[in-house]
Amino acid sequence: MPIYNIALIGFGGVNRALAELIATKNALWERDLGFRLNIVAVSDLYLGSVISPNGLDAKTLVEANFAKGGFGQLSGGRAEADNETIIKTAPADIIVEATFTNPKDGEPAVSHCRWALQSGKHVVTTNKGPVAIAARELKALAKANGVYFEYEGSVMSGTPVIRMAEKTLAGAEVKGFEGILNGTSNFVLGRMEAGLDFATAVKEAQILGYAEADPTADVEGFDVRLKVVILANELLRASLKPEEVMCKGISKLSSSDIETAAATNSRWKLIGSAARNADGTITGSVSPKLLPLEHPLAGVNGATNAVSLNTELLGSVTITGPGAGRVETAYALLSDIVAIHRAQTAVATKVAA
Ligand SMILES: NC(=O)C1=CN([C@@H]2O[C@H](COP(=O)(O)OP(=O)(O)OC[C@H]3O[C@@H](n4cnc5c(N)ncnc54)[C@H](OP(=O)(O)O)[C@@H]3O)[C@@H](O)[C@H]2O)C=CC1
Ligand SMILES: N[C@@H](CCO)C(=O)O
Repeated sequence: MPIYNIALIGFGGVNRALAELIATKNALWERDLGFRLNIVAVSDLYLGSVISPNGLDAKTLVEANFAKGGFGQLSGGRAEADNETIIKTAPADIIVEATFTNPKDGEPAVSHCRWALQSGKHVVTTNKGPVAIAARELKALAKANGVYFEYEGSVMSGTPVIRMAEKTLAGAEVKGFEGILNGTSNFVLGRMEAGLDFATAVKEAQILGYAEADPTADVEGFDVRLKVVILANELLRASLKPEEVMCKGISKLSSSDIETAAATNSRWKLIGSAARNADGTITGSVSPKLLPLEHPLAGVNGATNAVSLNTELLGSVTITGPGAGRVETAYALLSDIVAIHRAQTAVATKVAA
């Protein structure tokens, strides 16, 4: 039974939730999925870094209330983050990248992924930066090094939109999509409908673990823009760059805009979309839209996301589910590891046959 050694880069909401799952569910995964996970290293800007080739106790990592630099107290630990050393030298099979998403150039996460793949380690990530900005390079690096680069959680958290579209809908010919792709802004709009002011609603989204480290990315639409780029490039075979996608967020919507919408049986939603034009080019956009209540996306509430794929052979197919949340996003990482495990098992079976 395989045991995958993993190194966690970033130990905030998502990777901490993954450690919690490891602490409680390894026996279940061994039975149902055919593998266990073992954390051999962690590196985090606030807590520091630690390498333990035999494995760290996941429960201790989660429950010990480490202060700043606290990993320095552990055997093999240092008070400072040491991402490069850990990624390149820790005895990990898989690097789990969950540091902050940088919507401008994807760094430092692009470098984290590059170092890992060049060192022959698989990468699983929920970080949208490397996927939106450097997917082509990173996929090529993964291929050249015989490893996998997986990123289901980069769009719609643990809701399997990328794998569903690519695997289950293979051949259906996606021509475009439109959807609610940011949990924070959808949550904020709902709370404003309930009478809360914008700033308080954003604070709530931060407490619930939905918002980006800098929530400007959520409310100004930059997060959705990265997701539109990822989906367009994955599902429509586009080569979009973030700066090519028109982007407007929800920060200019006032309480009175929200009230006026309600009075006319409609609702504001932040919509990300992309479509193939008649000349074959692809256009993406992010913008708040006033939807009538009967519109299929108008009833999607809270941190839930939904995306309608416009396909040639099936017409419209809508996928809905959690779009943010710590455990929900940790599940995306697990689903990526399951995909790697299954791909490796299939290769091993073929070689043995
Ligand atoms: N939360 C969610 O619902 C979802 C999150 N994501 C993505 O997953 C990633 C992680 O999200 P989440 O856990 O919520 O974010 P958090 O901000 O809670 O955690 C990120 C952690 O990474 C640390 N960090 C930041 N930069 C570095 C660095 N250079 N080296 C080492 N550690 C670093 C941060 O430290 P410090 O706090 O000191 O800066 C923090 O502890 C983000 O890219 C996010 O966009 C994707 C889907 C859903
Ligand atoms: N901040 C993002 C996290 C998921 O990518 C959101 O609210 O949707």
